[in-house]
Amino acid sequence: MNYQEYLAPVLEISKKAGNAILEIYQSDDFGARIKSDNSPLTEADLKSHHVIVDGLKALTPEIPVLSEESKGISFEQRNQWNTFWLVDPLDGTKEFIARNDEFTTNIALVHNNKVILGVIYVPVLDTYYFASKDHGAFKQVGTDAAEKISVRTVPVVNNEKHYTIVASRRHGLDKVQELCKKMPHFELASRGSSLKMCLVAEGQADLYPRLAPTSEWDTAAAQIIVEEAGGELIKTDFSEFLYNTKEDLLNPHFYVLGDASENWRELLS
Ligand SMILES: Nc1ncnc2c1ncn2[C@@H]1O[C@H](COP(=O)(O)O)[C@@H](OP(=O)(O)O)[C@H]1O
Ligand SMILES: [Mg+2]
Repeated sequence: MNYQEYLAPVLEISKKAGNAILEIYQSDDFGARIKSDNSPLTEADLKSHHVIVDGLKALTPEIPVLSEESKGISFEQRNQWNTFWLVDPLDGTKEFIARNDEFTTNIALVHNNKVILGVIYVPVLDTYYFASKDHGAFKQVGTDAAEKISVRTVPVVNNEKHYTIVASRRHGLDKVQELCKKMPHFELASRGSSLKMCLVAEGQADLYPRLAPTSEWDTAAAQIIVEEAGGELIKTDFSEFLYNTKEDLLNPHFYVLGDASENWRELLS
C-alpha cells in the first residue's frame, strides 16, 4: 500500500469538509440558532462527516471508514479490518459552540492497530498539520509551501527548565494542575480539540497530559503527527498506545511528550 499517495487527496477532502463547517459557523444566524437548539453543530458535524466519508470512499473504495458519526460498528466486524480510516469530522464541538475557533477535522489511516497517516485541518486558520509514517510531519497554511515541523527541547532559563504544558479547556484540569506541581517552572496553556497535540508537534508546547476520557478518533491523526515530529503519544504507564483493539472505542489516559531527550518517566511517575 503506497499510502503516501493518499496525503494530497486527503488534504483536499479536509479542506472541503472545513469549508462546509465554516459555511455554517460563519452564517448570520449562527448565534441565535446555537442559543436555541445547537442545530448548527449537528449540521456542521454531519456535513463534514458526509464530505469526508464520500471523499474517502471515492479515494479508496476498499478501505472501510469509521467516523465518530458512524461509530456503531461492532468489534466483531472492526476486528476484521487490518486497515481503515478513522475520522473525527468536527473535533472540539464545545469550542465550536463557544465560537472560539479551536476546532479541527481529523482524518487518520490505521494499519495493524497503529496510525500510519494523519491529517488535521484547522478551518478558521486554513491550516493543515499532516504526517505519514517515516516521512516527517508538516504544517501548511493555505496554499503556502508545507513546512517541516518538529518538537522542541525544553527551554532552559538560568539553568532551570521551563515547561509549557497544554491542556483541555474543559476536561481533567484539576489532575493536570496536580501534575504540574512536579515541575519547578511551568506555564499552562489551554486549547480545545487536537490543536493541543499540534502545539507539541510544532514545538510550541512540551507536554500535553490527557487525564480525562477521549475516543480513538480524537487522537489518531495527531498521534502520527506528533511521532513524526519527534515526540510520543503514550499511555500514562508509558506503554504503547494502540487502536481498534477492543469493543469500546475509548482511549486510556495518555501523555503527549515533546523533547525525546527529556526524562519524562522520572518527571511524571
Ligand atoms: N466522557 C467522555 N467520553 C469520551 N470522550 C470524551 C468525554 N468527554 C470528552 N470527550 C472527548 O474529548 C474531546 C474534547 O476534548 P477537549 O476538551 O480537549 O477539546 C471531545 O471531542 P469532540 O469535540 O469531537 O466531541 C470528546 O471526544
Ligand atoms: Mg473529538
